[in-house]
Amino acid sequence: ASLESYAAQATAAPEQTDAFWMPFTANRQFKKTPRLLASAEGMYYRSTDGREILDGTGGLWCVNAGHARPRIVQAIQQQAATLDFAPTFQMGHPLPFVLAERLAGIAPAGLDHVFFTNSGSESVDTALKIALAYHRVRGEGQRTRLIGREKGYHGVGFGGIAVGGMVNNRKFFGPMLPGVDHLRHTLDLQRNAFNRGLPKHGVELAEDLERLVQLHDASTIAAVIIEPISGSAGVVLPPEGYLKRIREICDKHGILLIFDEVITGFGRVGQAFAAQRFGVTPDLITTAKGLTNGAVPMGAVFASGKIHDAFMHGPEGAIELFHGYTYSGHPLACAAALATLDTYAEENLFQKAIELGGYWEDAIHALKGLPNVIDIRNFGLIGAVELAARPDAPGSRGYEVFSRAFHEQNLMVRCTGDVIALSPPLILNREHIDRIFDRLAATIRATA
Ligand SMILES: Cc1ncc(COP(=O)(O)O)c(CNc2cccc(C(=O)O)c2)c1O
Repeated sequence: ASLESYAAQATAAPEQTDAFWMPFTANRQFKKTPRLLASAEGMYYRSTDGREILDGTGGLWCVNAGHARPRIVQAIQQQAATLDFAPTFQMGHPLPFVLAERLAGIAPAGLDHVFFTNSGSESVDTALKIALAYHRVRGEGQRTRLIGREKGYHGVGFGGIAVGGMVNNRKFFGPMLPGVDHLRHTLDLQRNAFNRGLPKHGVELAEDLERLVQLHDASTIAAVIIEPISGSAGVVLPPEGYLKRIREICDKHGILLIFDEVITGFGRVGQAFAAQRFGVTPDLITTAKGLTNGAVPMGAVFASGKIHDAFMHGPEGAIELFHGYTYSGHPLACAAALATLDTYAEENLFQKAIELGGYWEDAIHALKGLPNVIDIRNFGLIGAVELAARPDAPGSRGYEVFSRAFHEQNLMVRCTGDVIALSPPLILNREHIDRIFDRLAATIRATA
């Protein structure tokens, strides 16, 4: 029989099974008002009920080049038919070597080595393990403490939730990793509400790191992990000077700095990485999402020569790092990533957040004064509109705007609590920006 697409084989209302346990979803509520996407192209999804949905979130912060780009599609198709899978444990195939070189070429200076994973969570766990092992191979194995931040999101691995700071991602899962501390977050609606771009207030919060050093002694601290801009907690921006100060304190005490750029990487803030936009170079960068335009799962950890070379000693026959995944450097993911990087380069998409950042800023801040809007935050092509929580049901207003936007305004946004977050594909133009915010404003007005 002709290979009818599996999607075409789906029964009506496929979501009505309990077989698929949906991630980070209110499964029962979803089944009552399902939201199913059938196809996608460019800036738009098409829902299974035939509506054209404007994608205000790049899927989940990952489709930076827009949907179904031919070069990426063809790369995946050809690769699947040529070399579907090959191991990279004591075996290899050319693509991860080619891709790692390409990635080193766009990374901040010195971050020349790439370890491949399959997701942001795996990239975070990989970076944390590399940091711990780095100190051990250098004879400072007593540096075992990891430091994260309140409101930090570093995926859902045990390492990521231990350094993370989102209570619901932690409280269900027991004691997690020992020896983890947290800096205060930098969200400040009192002093920075409706601020355009980076907040003016809060640089002093970086001194929390110095306090933790005084408490634990630098000799026990391995690394600090920070999202230059955190998306998942509702878009928390770094106050001016904050990242630079964190870097200074890390340097002073020999603590490794990890930037978690799963969201900010690959053009989201107007450069390949936020590290370059903010002029602060970490020792490790974790990435995923935009690396393959979301088309095939892949993550990558960028490591400095100092870190990589610290492992490359001892007998040549010894495995230097006992870590890795079956799919590290997977052929399809590599092909998708190479085609994605070509697309970013050919269309100069990393510049877009610079070119359109001002227009985007004016457009999102025009929502000030709408009912229940208590803050608006933006940087690059990231945006957040914070809504006042309903006293009896925090998060319900945000969910209602998210749901109504999809069902009534044909607009896809993200909601995290009562924050509406936006991170559109970088191929958008001014007309798309107008459409996003016209539809969002109408939704907010229609939501009590
Ligand atoms: C900074 C950061 N680190 C790690 C992860 C985990 O990546 P994986 O999911 O690929 O394991 C993320 C992912 N961030 C993420 C994922 C899904 C939804 C949202 C949202 O804010 O709505 C954010 C992230 O934003």
